[in-house]
Amino acid sequence: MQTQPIASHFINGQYIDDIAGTPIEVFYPATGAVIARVHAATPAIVEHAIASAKAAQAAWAAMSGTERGRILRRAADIMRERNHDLSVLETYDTGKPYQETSVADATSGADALEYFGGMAATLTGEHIQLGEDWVYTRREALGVCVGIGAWNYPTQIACWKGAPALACGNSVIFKPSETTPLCALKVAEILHEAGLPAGLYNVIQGLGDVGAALVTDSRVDKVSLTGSVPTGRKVYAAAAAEMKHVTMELGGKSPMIVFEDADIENAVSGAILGNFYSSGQVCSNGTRVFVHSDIKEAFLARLAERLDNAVIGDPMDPATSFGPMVSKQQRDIALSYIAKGEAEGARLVYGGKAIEGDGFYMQPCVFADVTDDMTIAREEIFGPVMAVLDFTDEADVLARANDTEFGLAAGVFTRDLSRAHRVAAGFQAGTCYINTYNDAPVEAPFGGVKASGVGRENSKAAIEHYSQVKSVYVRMGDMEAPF
Ligand SMILES: NC(=O)c1ccc[n+]([C@@H]2O[C@H](COP(=O)([O-])OP(=O)(O)OC[C@H]3O[C@@H](n4cnc5c(N)ncnc54)[C@H](O)[C@@H]3O)[C@@H](O)[C@H]2O)c1
Repeated sequence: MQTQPIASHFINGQYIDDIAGTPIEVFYPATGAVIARVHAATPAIVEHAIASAKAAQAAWAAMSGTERGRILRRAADIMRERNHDLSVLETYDTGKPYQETSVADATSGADALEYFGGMAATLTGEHIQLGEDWVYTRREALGVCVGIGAWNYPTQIACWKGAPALACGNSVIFKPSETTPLCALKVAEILHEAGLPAGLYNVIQGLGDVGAALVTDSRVDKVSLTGSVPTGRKVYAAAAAEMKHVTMELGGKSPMIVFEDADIENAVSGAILGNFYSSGQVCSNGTRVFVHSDIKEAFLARLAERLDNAVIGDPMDPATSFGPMVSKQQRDIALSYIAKGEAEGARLVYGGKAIEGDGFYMQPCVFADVTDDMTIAREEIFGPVMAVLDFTDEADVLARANDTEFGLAAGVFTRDLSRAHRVAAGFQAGTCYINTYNDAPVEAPFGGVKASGVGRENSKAAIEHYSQVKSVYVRMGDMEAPF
């Protein structure tokens, strides 16, 4: 597999580089080896991307939705045909096991391209009759949209932002995370192969300063960030200074409540999926697992048995179900939280050690007897560290579940249907689950409340965040004036 891209950036339909940019090394997390080198965008590259996106947008918006949608759907087909190669590249970029990337990354990106491609032709305004006068509305593009990505789902994030933006007639500049710069370039390549005119989907590399240069440019109309809450605060503030539209997909510390009547096997599956998929590097993970005291020991025992079945190893081996962390730095952060958990008195019941050797591997980790005030119950770790907390009372556990600055996701496991819906209604979270966890189909809105975000990705809701409505008042008779 060729992991070194043709060039660092993709602008105006072409690969391009500027070797004056700061070098960025790309590490394969499973070995620590350098597998590619790119350059951060220089001011000239940033200017080229913005000017290209600005120049191309009006003609794209003037095309019919059917024409725009056809290109997106063709891109979805190409992505599916190349799923194997794209998944291998995603595994090199992130370290996530091929077992995951082959079903959750390019496939999810293709779903977004197909869904919003299909929707493009349906985007219309409305007619409002007012006596003999009337108003019609036009759903219009915003203009140039900037997408800024996190490193955990590089292909998916590039598509979840690009597909609705393009469907609505916008142009896009996407800046991937500096940790995983490879996959978004492939998304750009495929879109252009599918017939996307030059300049409409551009990818430029760089760190926060490149993202900031995009956000503050007056020609940019919208910013969609997937990243941490501290970055979100900075980007939101910079965008607000010029009244730009924003979507903020930020971090979380989501609760999962397991009642005493829950199917323990399903609840354990939910806890595993919601804590250890992608080695715990998932924003919506349910890392505070509240388990009813009556079933706590049974839950912990079954969890440990199931964790023993995790296959930790070479991410390219289809049998591997738990890969390395994305970087040494991210592993060090997770390990430092584990040390804090032990120091603050939580009971380490499973794993939690770095795995010696090449790559950035660590064991999945479970803490029991965690209390609400402990650091591991309050801060986002973004690693494979599950905190199990006890409870006995529904109202009390709901209040504790909501006692956080975050509000991305929340889950409840119970056989009592009334309780399930009552608890889901009570959660302060944008994306909730009943007897399941972390599903993210393109048809459903995804996003957070409170500090976890603004706006929604996926579904019809995303259209509201990539378009604006213009009202046109039409008077049929004479106009009156007071003088
Ligand atoms: N809600 C979601 O959909 C979602 C999905 C995935 C990850 N996340 C969150 O992302 C975080 C992990 O990703 P990360 O470590 O890459 O996040 P991060 O906040 O460090 O970086 C995110 C992106 O923002 C860029 N950036 C940094 N400073 C910037 C600035 N001042 N202006 C513009 N851009 C800037 C980075 O270069 C990167 O591309 C976690 O908090 C996780 O929960 C959220």
